[in-house]
Amino acid sequence: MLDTSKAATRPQHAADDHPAIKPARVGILLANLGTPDNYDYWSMRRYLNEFLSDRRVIDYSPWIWQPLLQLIVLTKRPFSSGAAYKSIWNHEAGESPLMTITKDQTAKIKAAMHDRYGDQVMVDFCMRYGNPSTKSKVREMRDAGCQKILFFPLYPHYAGATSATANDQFFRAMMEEKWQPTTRTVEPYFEHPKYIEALAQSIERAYADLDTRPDILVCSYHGVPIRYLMEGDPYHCQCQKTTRLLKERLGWPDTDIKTTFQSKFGPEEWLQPYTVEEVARLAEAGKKNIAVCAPAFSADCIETLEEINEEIKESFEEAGGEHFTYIPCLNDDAAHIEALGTVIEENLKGWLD
Ligand SMILES: C=CC1=C(C)c2cc3[nH]c(cc4nc(cc5[nH]c(cc1n2)c(C)c5CCC(=O)O)C(CCC(=O)O)=C4C)c(C)c3C=C
Ligand SMILES: [Fe+2]
Ligand SMILES: [Fe+2]
Repeated sequence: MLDTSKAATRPQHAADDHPAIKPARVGILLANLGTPDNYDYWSMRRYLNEFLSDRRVIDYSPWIWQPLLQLIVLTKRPFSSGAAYKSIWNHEAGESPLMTITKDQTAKIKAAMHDRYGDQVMVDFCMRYGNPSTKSKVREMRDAGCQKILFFPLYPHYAGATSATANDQFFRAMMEEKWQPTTRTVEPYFEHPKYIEALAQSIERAYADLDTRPDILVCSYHGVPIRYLMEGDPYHCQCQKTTRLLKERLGWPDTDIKTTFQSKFGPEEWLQPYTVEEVARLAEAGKKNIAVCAPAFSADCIETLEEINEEIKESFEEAGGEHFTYIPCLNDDAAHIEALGTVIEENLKGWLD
């Protein structure tokens, strides 16, 4: 029987004891690796400690790895890496180039998404290690009324050490939310036609500015241990495919382009050929004019600006190389922002159309 008594019609909560419910929005959370707050010993140590304690990155047993990390790696590497960061630091902004570029990318993607979807979306970025943390940005989005979050690790290629650990951190943040938003993570975009197009255009632009055409273009990807590939990580295959698609788009023969891997860390064998050795072999084989690009990095960082453009360049020149051209990452290039915007739109289907 219908209960028409006063108690039954009274609202369950008076307005002042109920939390405000904001209009529902969709959050688009971009994520990159993270970077030290500064290049002094303690900032470097804090950053490297968090990064290199991640078992997605270094998968050894912590019983073996932590003593080595704390007592050996973290007593030396903060000095050498700190000096490398100092050489590329954005002193004006007081931050590393990865931070500046990620901010620029976010601002442009935000403008594009607001043009397309208006106030229904909120766009921001977070880092896997250091600041701004993934947890703090998930909380901000939640507080702003985001009932859905699209999480976008800014790596074209999937690797356990990058995309997966970024996603892990996102889900850890979700574990703390009382009202957990609905979520999606963006899949790798290493073969997306717009990403390949943006890469191709950046190479054509760089080649057009050179007096002499380079003998070969080296596509240098960040490496991972070979063991990770053998254990099922698809990163290697995705990198090879990007180079192939780029070559096809450019209409070049196999001899004009090659894939290499850089940034080896620790004693294990990593994906090969190693860029630092390959550029020396190329110089010795008579290829005196080379260009190097870094398609695995969505933004220039220590591994491109210092490692490629200083260390790897030096290796090439010491072996007799004459002209070394580093082609910058896609950063906040219009074609890159357009590619990332398209990937986002494709992943928002059914949420916002
Ligand atoms: C682009 C994809 C990346 C993969 C794959 C990757 C794997 C990986 N990295 C290390 C160790 C280090 N990487 C460092 C810096 C660094 N790595 C990436 C990207 C990938 N790493 C970026 C974008 C950056 C730059 C960050 C910046 O602030 O500019 C560093 C720190 C610098 C240094 O001390 O050399 C380390 C260490 C491992 C071990 C690994 C795979 C297992
Ligand atoms: Fe790395
Ligand atoms: Fe492969």
